[in-house]
Amino acid sequence: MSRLVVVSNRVAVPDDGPARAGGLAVALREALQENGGIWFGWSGKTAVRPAEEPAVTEAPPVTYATLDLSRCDHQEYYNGFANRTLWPLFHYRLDLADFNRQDYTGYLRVNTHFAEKLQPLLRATDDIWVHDYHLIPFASELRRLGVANRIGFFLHTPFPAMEVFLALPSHERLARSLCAYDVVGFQTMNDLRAFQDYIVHEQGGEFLGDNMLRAFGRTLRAEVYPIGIEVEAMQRTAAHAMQEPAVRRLIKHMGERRLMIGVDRLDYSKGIPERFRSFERFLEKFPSHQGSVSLMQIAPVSRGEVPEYKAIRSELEHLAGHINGVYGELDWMPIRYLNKGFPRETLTGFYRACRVGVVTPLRDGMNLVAKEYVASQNPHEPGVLVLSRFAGAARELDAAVLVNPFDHENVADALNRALAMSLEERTERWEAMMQKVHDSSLDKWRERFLSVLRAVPEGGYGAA
Ligand SMILES: O=P(O)(O)OC[C@H]1O[C@H](O[C@H]2O[C@H](CO)[C@@H](O)[C@H](O)[C@H]2O)[C@H](O)[C@@H](O)[C@@H]1O
Ligand SMILES: O=c1ccn([C@@H]2O[C@H](COP(=O)(O)OP(=O)(O)O)[C@@H](O)[C@H]2O)c(=O)[nH]1
Repeated sequence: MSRLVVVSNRVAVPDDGPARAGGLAVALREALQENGGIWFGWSGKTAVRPAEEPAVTEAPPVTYATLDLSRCDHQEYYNGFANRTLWPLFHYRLDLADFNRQDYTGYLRVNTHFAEKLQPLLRATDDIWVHDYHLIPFASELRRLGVANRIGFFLHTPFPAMEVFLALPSHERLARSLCAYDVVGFQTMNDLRAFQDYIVHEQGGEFLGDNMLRAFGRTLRAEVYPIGIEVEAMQRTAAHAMQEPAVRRLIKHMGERRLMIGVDRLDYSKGIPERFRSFERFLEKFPSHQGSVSLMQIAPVSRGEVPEYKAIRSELEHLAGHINGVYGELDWMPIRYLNKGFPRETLTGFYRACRVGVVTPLRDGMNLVAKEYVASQNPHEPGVLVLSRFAGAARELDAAVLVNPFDHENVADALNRALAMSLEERTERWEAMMQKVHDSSLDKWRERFLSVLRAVPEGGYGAA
């Protein structure tokens, strides 16, 4: 079978240690190990004068090849166009999107540079799998260099409704770039429909049926591949994680009290301020829970150089301080807000120890935390997942208590309902969700995508 080449902004180089070896990294590494291959992308580092050639780590049969970014490239490509233009736009935050032409130029420059550095490493028979919004123009850059290989793309974020995408000054160029791939994968039907809508109604493309599209002189397959987690591994870890020192400390501290848990990168798309306000409303509306229920929010800092991320950090510090000041007692704090990350092994224990998982993003591509919370539960005493209808995960986990995160009253009621839920109902919902989590495990996601990519005829689906 042909070799696989994975291209992503972040690369999980083995030497970087276990902290990075998350589910996605493990799944991609396994795919690379099957037939050998290359994992190519940013090193995660900036340098004053970055080396011209990629740094290569050999871990046979996998080669890791990474490039440093200059400060300017990092600013314009990663902090700028990827995370101040595309990220807010794709998460329906037009109010936060910054349409800076210089950042856009930097984004294209890095994509061109990366493509030029990968091209000499490629063989004619390699299958190439590119990931996420940082690298949308990557295939068109490779095509420009004469690369005719099969190239697939998976978008981990939502794809926005046509009217929102149209606000992007470079929408046409990016859409054209997406059509340079042979297979484009989305998390949900919603995302796929939005893309098809744009291609057909704005670009005069043609829907050929069977998920095939023709646009910009090319034919491609665009489909839904919901990403998942390593279910069995997570279940095993969760059962043992209750003995982890951090988890034991938490359980000891809780005593008879009950905990709700939120775990998110510190990102405005995750709806954490709205969650805190909903929790405040819950305490106000159901005062019997005061003194006996707390919300533990784990929120490691993310993209900390981007101004909007700095702003949300101070907003949350203020809110948590306010709620704890108003409702807190000498021996009870309503919100435990931790600005640090934990290894996934510890998180599984936290998930299992917490009666309610609160996953309320305003918009999210998938949200793996929702699936991890479900998989970590004790089958004999499962907790309840309160899930935003705007997370991709809600499409599959419709047995969760679904909420509108903008509606504090709705979320407050849902939290109360989750605490009062009978064991019978909790078990019924949990079993239904576990079935879905199994159906879209990380292995299945990867195998589905790669089998479709590998079935693309040599030379692609043909020109229009
Ligand atoms: O690389 P960072 O800037 O530190 O950000 C971390 C990742 O965040 C985003 O994750 C998305 O992918 C998840 C898995 O498919 C999905 O569940 C979630 O809804 C998405 O937000 C981003 O898309 C990744 O590229 C980042 O590496
Ligand atoms: O302290 C933390 C917080 C989060 N995560 C992991 O980070 C991932 C977050 O993925 P998700 O899809 O929920 O959101 P993203 O951050 O990718 O937007 C999940 O696998 C979490 O277990 C972690 O390992 N430690």
